[in-house]
Amino acid sequence: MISFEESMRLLHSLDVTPCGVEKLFLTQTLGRFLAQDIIATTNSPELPTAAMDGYAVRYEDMDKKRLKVLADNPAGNEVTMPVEPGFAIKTFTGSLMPEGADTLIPIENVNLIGEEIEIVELVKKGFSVRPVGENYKQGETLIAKGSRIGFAEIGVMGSLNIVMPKVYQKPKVAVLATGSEVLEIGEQQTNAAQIRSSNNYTLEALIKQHGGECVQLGAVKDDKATITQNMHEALHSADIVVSTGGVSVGDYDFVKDVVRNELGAEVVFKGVVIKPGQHVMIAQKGQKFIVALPGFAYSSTVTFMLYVLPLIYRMQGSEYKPTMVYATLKEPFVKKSKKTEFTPCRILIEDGEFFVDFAGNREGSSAILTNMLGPNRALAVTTPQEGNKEAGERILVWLLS
Ligand SMILES: Nc1nc2c(c(=O)[nH]1)N[C@H]1C(S)=C(S)[C@@H](COP(=O)(O)OP(=O)(O)OC[C@H]3O[C@@H](n4cnc5c(N)ncnc54)[C@H](O)[C@@H]3O)O[C@H]1N2
Ligand code: MOO
Repeated sequence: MISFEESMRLLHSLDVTPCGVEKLFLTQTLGRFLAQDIIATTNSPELPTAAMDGYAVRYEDMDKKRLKVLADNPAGNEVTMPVEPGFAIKTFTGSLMPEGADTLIPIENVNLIGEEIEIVELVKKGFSVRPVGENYKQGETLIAKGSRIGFAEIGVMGSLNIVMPKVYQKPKVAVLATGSEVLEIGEQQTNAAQIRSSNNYTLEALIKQHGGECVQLGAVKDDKATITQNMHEALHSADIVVSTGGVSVGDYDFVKDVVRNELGAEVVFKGVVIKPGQHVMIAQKGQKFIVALPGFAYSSTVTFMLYVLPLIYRMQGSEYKPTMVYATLKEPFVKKSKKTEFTPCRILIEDGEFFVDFAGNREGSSAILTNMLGPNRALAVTTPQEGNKEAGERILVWLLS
């Protein structure tokens, strides 16, 4: 078994080929990863622009107290008339500032008397004028290649008239649950030893949540030939093949042998000093990866996040960066092993500080997935050297939401 740090080092040293690139209509790119830098082709705004409704004036005319209003300058209007000394042009939020004017006096600061304004409250030079390039300057890289596209990225690309951004194609991740006791949803139960699968559904959800496309293979029995055939076919249709179950030491744990001996894959590592998930195995075949996760529901979920998410992100030209914070324990923490441990917990924010407790946690085996239900879920991460901790001590926490 290797240490957690060594497993991460090996994972990050893998040569991961990014997926191909495609162009999609702007709003279809939500959640995808950019395959191009987004560079401002113009200044924004391109010309000085009014930020309020009011009167465009020359600052040096402010002391004249009364100015004649020359014209109206609504937004969208290409203003041609300049503001001459002693005059004002009525100008609205979003209108270009007329030539000659450098300051905008808001409507609230003047009295309109016939065709003149009387300035009742002075403003500073340049007031309410958005300068050229206030938003961004021509040539600036606004969004880097590899960024995940969210609402702000969509809006900024819209403002740049980018109709079809280039994004990475979704990595295809095949999911296969193994276990003769495992039933898929909807499948008829025929004996009491059977259990419903959760793993392949949890993993499909995680794949989709992180930008991948799931090739759902369902559940298969602990049969070497069936597992071999499924994994073999999955290697043709997917970039990453993920299995659950069959990696520990039982007589029917065939997955590890299939990966090693039947698929002809090169094992990167098998076994890590972590809890849960110590039997996890990663192998590579050409540019494809096989990640064999333990069967327990909590183990397969945590190990998927640790070892598969980084591959999914790298295939989309990005990097998986878990959000880690230090939080203060509200209650004692009991270290269960001399491994790197991932303990489900709840994060609380009180007066701007992070706290953590284990409220509602069920105690038991790595089969318990319900400890990850609900909002504010997180994982406390402790090293093999760390022991029990008292309430009030700090602990490293991986935020999941
Ligand atoms: N003698 C030993 N026994 C076990 C060891 C060990 O080192 N020596 N390790 C334990 C640990 S730790 C883990 S983790 C598991 C991992 O075993 P496998 O990956 O071979 O998984 P299975 O035995 O196939 O299943 C484990 C457990 O999970 C349930 N399961 C399986 N598939 C699903 C699914 N799709 N959805 C929900 N639950 C699933 C299965 O019924 C088993 O209860 O081995 C320990 N044993
Ligand atoms: O290594 Mo297992 O996943 O702890 O229960």
